[in-house]
Amino acid sequence: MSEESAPKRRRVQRSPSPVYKLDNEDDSYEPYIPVTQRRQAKLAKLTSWGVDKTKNQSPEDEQDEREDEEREEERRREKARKERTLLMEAQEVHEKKAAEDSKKTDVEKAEEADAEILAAIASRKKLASDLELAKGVSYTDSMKSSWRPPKFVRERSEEENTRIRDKYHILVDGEDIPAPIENFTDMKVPAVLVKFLKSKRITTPTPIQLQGIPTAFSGRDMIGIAFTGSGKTLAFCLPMMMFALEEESKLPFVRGEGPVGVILCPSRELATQTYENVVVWTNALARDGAYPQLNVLLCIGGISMSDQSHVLNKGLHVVVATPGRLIDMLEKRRFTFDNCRYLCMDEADRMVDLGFEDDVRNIMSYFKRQRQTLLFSATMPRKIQDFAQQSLVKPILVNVGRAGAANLDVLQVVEYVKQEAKMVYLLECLQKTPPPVIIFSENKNEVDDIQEYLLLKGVEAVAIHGSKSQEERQYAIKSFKSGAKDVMVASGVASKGLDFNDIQHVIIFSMPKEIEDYVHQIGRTGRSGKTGIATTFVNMNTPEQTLLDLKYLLMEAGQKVPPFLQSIEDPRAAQGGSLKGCPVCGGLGHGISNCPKLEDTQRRQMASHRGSDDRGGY
Ligand SMILES: Nc1ncnc2c1ncn2[C@@H]1O[C@H](COP(=O)(O)OP(=O)(O)OP(=O)(O)O)[C@@H](O)[C@H]1O
Repeated sequence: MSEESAPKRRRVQRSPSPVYKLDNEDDSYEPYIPVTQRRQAKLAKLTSWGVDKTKNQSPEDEQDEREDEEREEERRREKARKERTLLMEAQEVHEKKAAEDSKKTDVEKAEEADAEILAAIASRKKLASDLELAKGVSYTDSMKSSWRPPKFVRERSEEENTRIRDKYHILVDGEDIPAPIENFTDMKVPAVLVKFLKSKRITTPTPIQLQGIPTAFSGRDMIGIAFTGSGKTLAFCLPMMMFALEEESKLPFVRGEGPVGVILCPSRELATQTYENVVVWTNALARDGAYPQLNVLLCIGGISMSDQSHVLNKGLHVVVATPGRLIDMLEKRRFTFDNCRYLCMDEADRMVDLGFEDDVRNIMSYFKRQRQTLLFSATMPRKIQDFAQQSLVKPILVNVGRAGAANLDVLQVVEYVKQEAKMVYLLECLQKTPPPVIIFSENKNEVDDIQEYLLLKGVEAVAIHGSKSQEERQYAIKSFKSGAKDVMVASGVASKGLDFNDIQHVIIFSMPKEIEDYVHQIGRTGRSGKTGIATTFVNMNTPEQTLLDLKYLLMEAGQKVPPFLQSIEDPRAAQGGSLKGCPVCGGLGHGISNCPKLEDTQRRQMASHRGSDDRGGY
């Protein structure tokens, strides 16, 4: 700082320091006055009397003075001794701390630094409505449910429950965890639905279903984490349908009433798919009049709501929505959440993640009373889990495998392909399996280029990305799902949650920066117990950190690690210690301090402030 710019310092008027008297102090105590001061005082006194001290000093005075000087000298020595001792003690403390610090591995030090960053970014408002936050409303008991497990399950010992969970690699956390149930009939799922599911080859519950469904049936808030294609959709839709049926049976809904439950999805495509599933299942329940017909509303941007006025004109049981359009409908009071008791967020890490967080809180503010909240995803980094835990009521965490781990039914192949060779090699790669095949690219222009190239080469390909119109996106999904088109080229949009029939091969043309996105993309194959292949192109444009995340993911899944990935060293590995996943994105190859997602998250947060109808529609 230059002298001119330096702020002028002001003299501070200090009040005199207080004088403290110790209890054991003698009243006759006279403060010590240094000899020089005393000598000067004496001299001043003498001079004021017109006496020259040096001339008229008596031998007694001289003796006094010598003694004073000796005492003064002794005091100085004592003071110096004390200072030396203090210095040595301080040095000892410092050396001790340095020794302790040196015992900590670099990994431990990095972990400490990570914890500090995590604490700084985790200080967010909990996930509740503004009214609840303002009034300090916080619920302590879970929602009530009339559902009871069968007697034999209620009487089962905790050891037996643990044995069942261990058998399916289910990890649970929370208070009073409901027992797992190994078949749909014992869960008291209506026989018509069990029969229908069987016709779709859904005969026994998957691990997330056998623990998740009884948990949700019991009214408990939960976080459900299980790998891609493991049947999470049924796990959170089934309880919602049962609660809606119960309400409808008690007192049929009339126009303006409902919904009982809402499912939030981060993309229109995923919401549409979930809606279609719920419609199929509710129709199966109502077949032959076994149960009342439930009314389901799809509430997403890009479609005309007047098309669904027939649903809105009746009582409404269930809403499947993206956040932007849902807020719009709630603001316009097309329906209310006055009686809504069930809120589920699919791909919840995206929903809760910055960017959608304010929308979610806004949606929460429309609830008039406590609701049961469920969060589901295949990837759920610790940051989101911690945040969610404090926002739910006595939540139960159901975890099948590590959050963010790849589906083991996917054979992962990673190939080094130079940028300029990718297109040509893509054609070769397409020969590996019969269709259908999905090709992912992170870049919209690249998606269009790939589709164009494939069309030129005579491959029946459709494309989907965020800049396509709603009709184009719907056409792409429909024609690919029906088998009319062999290949779908997609940006990240289509990766999360979309369930296409029997995808044989996923080709990742450009590796996403965030390993979570990779996990979701390869997860479009190898679903519901079938196997599939994922081929990923990497080259020198792929950031080393992403490659490291990929290397660890392959190792975790017991996949072949190609030599060029093997040769990438982890700077943290040399420091020893166990390597934990990044708490922000779940990547195994880096810590929070160099997480690519933190940066992206901030970008998304800014984008969300722009606000549009497409909020939540990606
Ligand atoms: N119990 C079951 N047995 C066999 N198949 C099932 C079962 N439950 C669901 N499925 C089927 O598995 C497929 C994948 O289910 P779903 O889409 O719910 O997976 P997911 O866990 O939500 O995956 P993602 O994380 O990718 O969204 C669907 O086609 C579904 O019909």
